[in-house]
Amino acid sequence: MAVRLNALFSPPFLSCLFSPSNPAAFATSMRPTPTTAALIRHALKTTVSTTLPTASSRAVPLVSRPLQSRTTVPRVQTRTMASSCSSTFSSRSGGGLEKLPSSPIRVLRTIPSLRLWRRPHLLDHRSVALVPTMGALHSGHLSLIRQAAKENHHVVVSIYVNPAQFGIAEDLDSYPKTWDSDVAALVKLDRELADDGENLGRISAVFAPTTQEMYPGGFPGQEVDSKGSFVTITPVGELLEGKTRPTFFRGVATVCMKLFNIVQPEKVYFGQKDVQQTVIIKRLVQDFAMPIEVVIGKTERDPVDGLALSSRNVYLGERRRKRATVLYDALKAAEEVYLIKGARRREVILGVANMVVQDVLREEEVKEPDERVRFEVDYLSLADPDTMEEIGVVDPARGGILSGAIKMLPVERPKNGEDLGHSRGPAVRLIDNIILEPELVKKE
Ligand SMILES: Nc1ncnc2c1ncn2[C@@H]1O[C@H](COP(=O)(O)OP(=O)(O)OP(=O)(O)O)[C@@H](O)[C@H]1O
Ligand SMILES: CC(C)(CO)[C@@H](O)C(=O)[O-]
Ligand code: BAL
Repeated sequence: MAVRLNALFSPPFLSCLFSPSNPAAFATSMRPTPTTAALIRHALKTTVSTTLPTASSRAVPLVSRPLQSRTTVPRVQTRTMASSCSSTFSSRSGGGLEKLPSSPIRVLRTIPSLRLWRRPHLLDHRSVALVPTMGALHSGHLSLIRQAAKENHHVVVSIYVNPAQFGIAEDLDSYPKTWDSDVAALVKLDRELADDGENLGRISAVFAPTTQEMYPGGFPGQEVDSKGSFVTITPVGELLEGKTRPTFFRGVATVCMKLFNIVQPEKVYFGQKDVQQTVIIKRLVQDFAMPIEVVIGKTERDPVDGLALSSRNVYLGERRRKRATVLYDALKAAEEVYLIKGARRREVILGVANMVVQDVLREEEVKEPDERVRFEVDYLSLADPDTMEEIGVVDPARGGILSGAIKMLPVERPKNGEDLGHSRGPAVRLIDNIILEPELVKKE
């Protein structure tokens, strides 16, 4: 595995930012002892230089994209920690006590305000969890927050649509932004959490930064060859989702590294729905020695037909929504041959999934354009749970990950007044997965 980190923070500064696994030791280290004072003075003087990353080794996306559109001028920034920290404790800190309406939940929009909020919890040994989201909250997000509140004193929910993880031809501009209903959902959930004695904590803060705040050196751009400070986790980030979305995991790993550095959570919560993302985040935390536990929450599904909840489902509209379960149906059929028929070979397991998909494609093909649903299969995969590399046979001791992605194409000929979905129903990429659990190793 090759991991490329173009300088984010200098080591001395990192060591003062990350809480170690022993919070008491870290709390002590955060008191203004001569050692920490010296460290901070050193950090403020340290120059962070942003280097030119080499172009991605995989520059040929499967789907051709208009590379010339929205081209940003590559920038190389050199900043000193002193300059970024000097604004840290200025009026930009957003010291006001903005709260979500009728609730104790703080709204923090800047890094300094988050740090000011965070510090006493560190000193008081209160655990802080982070649930990163891009907003447009649904029950999948809420279940992660519930889980986080059970296990931690404070939950921070970040809401930030990170442009760096969207390809230039992807849906950044139309991505659903639903601040008011997100706020209502969080306030309602927080009241539930308060009434339920089972929880250690509640939602304490929403972190909702701007792009200027998250990319203080200037947003590096969304192109494959954008220059800037990026975290890349390869080869896993180049497989599957990374093949079709070559800048996706670079954007995710980079923004998560930033969020983790800003919030300094003890635990972070991610959904199983984005299984490759969970593998990337675990690698990020392990490879950069971050003292963070990664918790994976199960995929929440529509209770009726099992479609995985996803913010992008709002693009589907009624006609495509009915067919959107094809991927889950295919994966479930494949899981069944693994569990019930004991199949272990790739051709058998994925063969079944492929048959389900082909049947649906045939059914749709014969319909009229004002009735039918068109979709393309991006991939169906059977992969190793740690590396996401394709496997030929499932090792029962390790299990595997069945996953897939389909692209629901726009409705060909809409009926009069047909509900086409958010933004008039552009192409929507849906992903899903099922874990093939390892068999329990029999004891003698
Ligand atoms: N159905 C779900 N069940 C559990 N967790 C989920 C579900 N959907 C998303 N999550 C998790 O919520 C977190 C935030 O995801 P995000 O805000 O991108 O929502 P999303 O529904 O995955 O959006 P998108 O449609 O853009 O993929 C991620 O960790 C993601 O895996
Ligand atoms: C983790 C994440 C919030 C980073 O922007 C995003 O990829 C998501 O919502 O899954
Ligand atoms: N849930 C993953 C975020 C994305 O697709 O951009």
